[in-house]
Amino acid sequence: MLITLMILFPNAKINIGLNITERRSDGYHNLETIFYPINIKDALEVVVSDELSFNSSGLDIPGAMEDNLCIKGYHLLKKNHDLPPVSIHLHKNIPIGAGLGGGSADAAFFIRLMNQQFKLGLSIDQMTDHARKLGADCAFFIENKPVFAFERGDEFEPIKLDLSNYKIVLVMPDVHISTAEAFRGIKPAMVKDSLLELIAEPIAEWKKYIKNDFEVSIFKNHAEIRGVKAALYESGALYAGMSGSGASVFGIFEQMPDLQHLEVENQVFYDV
Ligand SMILES: C[C@@](CO)(OP(=O)(O)O)[C@H](O)COP(=O)(O)OP(=O)(O)OC[C@H]1O[C@@H](n2ccc(N)nc2=O)[C@H](O)[C@@H]1O
Ligand SMILES: Nc1ncnc2c1ncn2[C@@H]1O[C@H](COP(=O)(O)OP(=O)(O)O)[C@@H](O)[C@H]1O
Repeated sequence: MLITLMILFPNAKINIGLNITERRSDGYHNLETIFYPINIKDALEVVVSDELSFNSSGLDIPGAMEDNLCIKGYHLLKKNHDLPPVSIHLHKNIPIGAGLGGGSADAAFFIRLMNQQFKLGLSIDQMTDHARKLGADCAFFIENKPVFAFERGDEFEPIKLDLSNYKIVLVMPDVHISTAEAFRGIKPAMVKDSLLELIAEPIAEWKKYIKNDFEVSIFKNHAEIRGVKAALYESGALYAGMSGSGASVFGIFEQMPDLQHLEVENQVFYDV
C-alpha cells in the first residue's frame, strides 16, 4: 500500500489590542484587533488510511473526536470534494483556552494541508471562506501574516508590523478561559481611534492607547492574570497585554527580561 504522509506545524497567534465595538444580530460581536503570528507550534500529521480517525498526543484536548476542529474541517471539505479517509495525528503543544487560537490554527493548517496533498485547487480566498465557517479567528491562519482584523474578526487588512528585533515573552497562568465565557462580561463600545492607526505608533507608546476590552471583566474575576501583566511591566516590557479572551498574557521587550516578579506556577514561553 502506498502511504502518503504530510506534516505541518500550526502556530499560535497573539492579539495586540482588542476593541469590541458592537453586538451583532447573529449572536457574534463586531471587533477590531491586530493578529500577530508567534512561534509556539503544534504538529499535525495526515496519512491516507482505510477510515477517518483522529488521535492526539501532548496536551489533553477537551471534547470528543467529532468536536475536534480538524475533523470538522475534514467534513467541511468532504461536502465539495472527493476525499479518501485519512488518519489525523495532532501533537498538541499550544496551550488551550489561552486566547492563542490553537484549535483554529490546527483547522486552518488542516485545510491548507488537504488542499496541497489532494490538489483540491482551492484559492487563498476559498480556503479563507471555508476557515471562517469553523471559527472566527480560523480564517486568519490561512495566510498567517500580521493583520488588522475587523467585523467578527474574520475580515482582514494586511499591516506592516515586524517584531523580530524584539523579544516576545508569553506567560500562561494556570487558568483556562473559553471565548464564549469571556464575551458574557462585555459591554461593547465604539472607539474614537482605530487600532489600524494606533499600531503605527512607536511600541513604547502603545501602552497609553492600546487596550484589550476583555481585560476589564477577566482581571476582575482572575487577579492572577492581572498580576502577570503587572509583573511583565515591572520586568521592563514596552507593552504587555492579555491575548484575545485570555488567559495568556504577552510582553514585548527590547531585551530578554529577567522575570523575577513573576509567580513560579506560571508557564513561560521565551522569545516566541
Ligand atoms: C474573540 C477572539 C479574538 O481573538 O478570541 P480568542 O478565541 O482568540 O481568545 C477570536 O476572534 C474568537 O475566535 P474563535 O475562538 O474562532 O471564535 P468562535 O469559535 O467563532 O466563537 C466562539 C464564541 O465567541 C463569541 N464570539 C466570537 C467572535 C466574535 N467576533 N464575537 C463573538 O461573540 C460567540 O459567542 C461564539 O459562539
Ligand atoms: N485541535 C484543537 N485544539 C485545541 N482545542 C480544540 C481543538 N479542536 C477543538 N477544540 C476545542 O476548542 C476549545 C478552545 O480552543 P483554543 O483555540 O485552543 O482556545 P482559544 O480560543 O482560547 O485560543 C477547546 O476547549 C476545545 O474543546
